[in-house]
Amino acid sequence: MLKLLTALQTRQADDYTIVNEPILSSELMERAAKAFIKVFLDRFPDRKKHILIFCGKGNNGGDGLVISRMLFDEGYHHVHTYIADFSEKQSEDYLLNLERLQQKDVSIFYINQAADLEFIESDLIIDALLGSGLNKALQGEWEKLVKKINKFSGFKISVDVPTGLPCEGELLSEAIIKSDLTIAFQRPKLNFLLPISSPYIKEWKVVNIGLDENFIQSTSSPYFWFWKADIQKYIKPRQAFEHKGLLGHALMVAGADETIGAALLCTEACHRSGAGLTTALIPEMGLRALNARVPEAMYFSRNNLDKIDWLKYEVIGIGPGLGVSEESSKLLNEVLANFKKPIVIDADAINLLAQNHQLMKLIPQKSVLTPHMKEFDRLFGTHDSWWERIETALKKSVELKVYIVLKNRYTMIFTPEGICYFNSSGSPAMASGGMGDVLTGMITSMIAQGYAVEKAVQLAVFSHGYAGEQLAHKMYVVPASNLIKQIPYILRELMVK
Ligand SMILES: NC(=O)C1=CN([C@@H]2O[C@H](COP(=O)(O)OP(=O)(O)OC[C@H]3O[C@@H](n4cnc5c(N)ncnc54)[C@H](O)[C@@H]3O)[C@@H](O)[C@H]2O)[C@@H](O)CC1
Ligand SMILES: [K+]
Repeated sequence: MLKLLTALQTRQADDYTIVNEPILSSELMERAAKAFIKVFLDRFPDRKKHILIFCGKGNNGGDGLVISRMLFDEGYHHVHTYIADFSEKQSEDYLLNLERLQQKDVSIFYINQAADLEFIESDLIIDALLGSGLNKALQGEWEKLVKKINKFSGFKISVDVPTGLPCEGELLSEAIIKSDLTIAFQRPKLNFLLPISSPYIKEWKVVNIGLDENFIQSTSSPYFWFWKADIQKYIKPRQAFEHKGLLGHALMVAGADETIGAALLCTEACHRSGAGLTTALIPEMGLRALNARVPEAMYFSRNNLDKIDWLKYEVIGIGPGLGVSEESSKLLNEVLANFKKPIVIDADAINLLAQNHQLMKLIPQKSVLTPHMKEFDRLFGTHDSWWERIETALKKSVELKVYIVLKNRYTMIFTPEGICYFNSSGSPAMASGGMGDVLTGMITSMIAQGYAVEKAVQLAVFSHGYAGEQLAHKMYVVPASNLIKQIPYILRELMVK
């Protein structure tokens, strides 16, 4: 798990590394620029490219000047370096690297006001104006310059963070460089992971600049990033003599007459993710479809609810396609009144909770709520921004002692311990109906199989996104049904590699 940091914490990690490695700050800058250049050379090997580099006079600008020098040394000789000369303030490492650059045969121009800058054709534009030192909205000449650069046609690459984008927290204004590629140092910035950054970040990449990882681990942050290697540490191979009775029995409570499809998707996903047994409590009219689509699943009739043995099940998944009718509401009430192990609560079950907040008290500890943004707001009230939503989710997951899976491009998992994990896998090609139903089935299945709830949620969320990512290499859009078919293969791949 990678701990994610705020801008202030990153600066502290910089300072700590400088003192304790020890390394001169100018050498750390050299190392950062080298890491940037490595990615650059890989992506843009053509030495004939025309490149503009825009630098500020702080350390982000210092990086830009080192990059300019390194590009020259690498044989890029169509590089023009521009310095935004809007204030007297300048950092020591900026100054040092300006002197070093002046010794090369590189053209350096000063911009005193944005209006002086004429439109220049170029292939690539490197943005090293401002980085993590941003402390207010861009105004005056800064704002004009950024808006002007955004109109330039070259491919824009931001150093560390697009100029004007705060590393975390709300946007300060819309005067932000719209970068095509951002190469960030050591960690992705928290805002890269939220939709607010989408007009400014098309693609990002992180490069290691050797900040002290032990120091980073010791800083206190609720935010983590998890990826393949983290999941692979705890995905369990099937054991000799293991049988379906040992791999959990999941009950899926889903579907209404018009939305039987959702019930089939979550039931099939649960089965294909490895639950020993899966029973579907769905409307009777869906029985034939269930038998045709998932013959391995069992059926329990809603008419026999009074005879159900709740103790038979390790976990219940409830909500996909359930509707918000009187009958659905009764079902949710029954489940909450009788089932004391974790429940995975999705879609209409969340909408029903939003209509009757009293029911929240009955949710068993370590249950999982899987809202998308709109369901989240229905349940916890409207929010004006993602940062407000994150604050609520951190609070509510602790208060209710549940996991909240807030679905997004980088799905967030909030835990009862007050942690927020960002999932790294996924693809925009997955944005289609039924994907959430599949995820609910997968989470339910992992809990049924005996994974601790936190691991079950991480495993399901990651492999769901990973399967989508793999299919997106071959498919324009990834339909939920195709993803379901992929699950056992993906789990196997994660297990062995
Ligand atoms: N030793 C370090 O701290 C390292 C820093 N690095 C680079 O340094 C950057 C951070 O550098 P700095 O802290 O010098 O800050 P920046 O270079 O981001 O900004 C420079 C200065 O601009 C001013 N400023 C902030 N917001 C402004 C606004 N809206 N309008 C006008 N002026 C504004 C502030 O006084 C700020 O210190 C990182 O993003 C990274 O690129 C890297 O070289 C790695 C090592
Ligand atoms: K920048």
